[in-house]
Amino acid sequence: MNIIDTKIPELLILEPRVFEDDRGWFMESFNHKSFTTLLNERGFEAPNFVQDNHSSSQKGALRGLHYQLNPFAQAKLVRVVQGRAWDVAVDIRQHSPTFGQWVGIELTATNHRQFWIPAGFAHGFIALEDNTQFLYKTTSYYHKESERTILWNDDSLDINWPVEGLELKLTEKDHQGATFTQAIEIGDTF
Ligand SMILES: Cc1cn([C@H]2C[C@H](O)[C@@H](COP(=O)(O)OP(=O)(O)O[C@H]3O[C@@H](C)C(=O)[C@@H](O)[C@H]3O)O2)c(=O)[nH]c1=O
Repeated sequence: MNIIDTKIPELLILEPRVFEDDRGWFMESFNHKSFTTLLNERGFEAPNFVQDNHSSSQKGALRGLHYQLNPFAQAKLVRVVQGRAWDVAVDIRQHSPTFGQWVGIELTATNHRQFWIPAGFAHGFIALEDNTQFLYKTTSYYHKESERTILWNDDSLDINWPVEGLELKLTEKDHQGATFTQAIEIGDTF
């Protein structure tokens, strides 16, 4: 597996080894031991995943920026198995040197990339193709009351979403997300 560091040390891009042959290809999409080792080697604690999620999105569907508050905060290991998505994680840990910064990467069915997003980050993505299948593991169960949304296009975050030419599709909840400043003021950060 190839690991790519990002400008935020806790956010990692994983590229599993893909074995190709006449039949197609094979890869280990998750291996507890190697995942634990790679996080421990970087001084991070290994997670315990409890839930697997799968969503299907039409082109232009934008989900986020979502997170759950403690004690239900979730770390996520995300990937795309069909189609293409642009995925973003925003550091909302108040005492972090990268507080308010974000990392965005393209996840596709063919680049097999996975994005490791620890707790303390808000997360969102936009589907760049119809029928984009998005899979992710989480370290905490879904807890509706703890769920929060920050506005995807918050001015102060200045996220460079690749939205040109796309007809955006958002839920009412996501249209009405809090600004980053509001989230900080009401204590909905980490
Ligand atoms: C996330 C989630 C939703 N649901 C239900 C609630 C709701 O009726 C329906 C759709 O929920 P949402 O609109 O919140 O789904 P969605 O917008 O896809 O939410 C997800 O967005 C991405 C960006 C994330 O990071 C995830 O953690 C999650 O928040 O599914 C569950 O039952 N369990 C879950 O874990």
